[in-house]
Amino acid sequence: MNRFQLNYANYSIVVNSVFNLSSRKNRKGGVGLAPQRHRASQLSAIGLGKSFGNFEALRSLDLTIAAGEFLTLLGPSGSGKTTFLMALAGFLKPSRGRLEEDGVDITDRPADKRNFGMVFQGYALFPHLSVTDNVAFPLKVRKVPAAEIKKRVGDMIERVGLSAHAHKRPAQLSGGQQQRVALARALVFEPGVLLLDEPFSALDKNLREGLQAEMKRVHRETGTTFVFVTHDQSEALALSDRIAIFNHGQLMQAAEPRAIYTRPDNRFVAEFLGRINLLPLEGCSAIDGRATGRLGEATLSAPTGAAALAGRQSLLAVRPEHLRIGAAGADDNSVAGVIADKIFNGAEMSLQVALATGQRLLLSVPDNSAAAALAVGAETKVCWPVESGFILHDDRNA
Ligand SMILES: Nc1ncnc2c1ncn2[C@@H]1O[C@H](COP(=O)(O)OP(=O)(O)OP(=O)(O)O)[C@@H](O)[C@H]1O
Repeated sequence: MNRFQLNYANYSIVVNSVFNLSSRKNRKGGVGLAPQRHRASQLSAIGLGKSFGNFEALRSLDLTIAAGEFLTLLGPSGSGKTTFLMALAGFLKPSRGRLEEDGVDITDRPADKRNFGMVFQGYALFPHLSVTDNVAFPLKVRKVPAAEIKKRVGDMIERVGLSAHAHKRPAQLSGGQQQRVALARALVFEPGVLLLDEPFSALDKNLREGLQAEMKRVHRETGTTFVFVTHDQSEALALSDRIAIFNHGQLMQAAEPRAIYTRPDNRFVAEFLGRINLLPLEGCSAIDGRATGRLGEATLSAPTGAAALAGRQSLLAVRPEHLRIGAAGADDNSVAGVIADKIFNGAEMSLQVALATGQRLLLSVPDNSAAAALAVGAETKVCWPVESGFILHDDRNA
């Protein structure tokens, strides 16, 4: 975020852009009490790309963000999340492709003409203004009548749980409270879209969790389209309607949290989100939506899903929580191995089981289970329901 971090020299420019000062008046038709739900925009990126010299920070990206959706951008450092967000905001001009808001081309519309709110990490509040005056700022410069400002600011401050602190200045607030002020200030003018770039990354875990819940509630209440950048997988899984996973400037998959976790499209997504076992299958063939192949002595199956078997190495993917120690049931896969390692994680025990073929399987089992009591070196069988696995291709070098 450093490149975009704000300083006072360019602050007024950014403030103008962020608060959309020169744009339309209240889209709801002006004066009146603030509605609970805001008007939300749909955004579409069509073949959107951004290069810095020869470096492609964003490769032709196609993604539609539905009106009112909570979309999270997740990916490793340098994968293009902030670049995409800044292109949405209008702070970066795309090198290729276009952007549409509700079907209208906004690719060349400057940031200050887009009706988007923004919350950044360390996004400076006006230090000399109270919470109330900070939140009122975007409405004052839009010349919203004083009575309406009072009502809307009061509502928004209450919505973020800061009524008792309304008179304080930013320096008298905690980091979490300051971010709530930033959230209130970015939403008070009812933007069609709210863009958030790692707003909680400087905060400790407990504060983060409190703010996540708060943000989710504010999203539900306002109905605004949220586009949220984070590094934090659990934050992404907990908050999002959909998660878009980036790698090397490419959109790897965009799907609901459960779908992206249980049925990732590719190896990158499978390994990036949570922990996963990947077993190479030999002589793989598919019948009736089920692939079957060999791993050493064992014959293993999994639903093929969308994966076609032709060509590349097929991998059987299965999450650690689906594996168990013991005898196989009727529709289970089973492999033999030796307990190689045990790690106590609090609520659960992580076991590593070494297979004769050289792979290691990772399992998580309840700490009070018989499996958790097995000694390192013990021979055992690991099994899992065929339906809990899935097939991926080895696309690591693709
Ligand atoms: N102005 C610029 N000039 C040159 N390269 C840039 C510029 N802005 C971004 N990049 C490069 O583009 C790539 C994507 O950067 P971006 O900030 O979008 O990644 P990110 O996914 O947001 O990373 P992080 O999670 O670390 O913030 C990086 O390799 C970065 O170095």
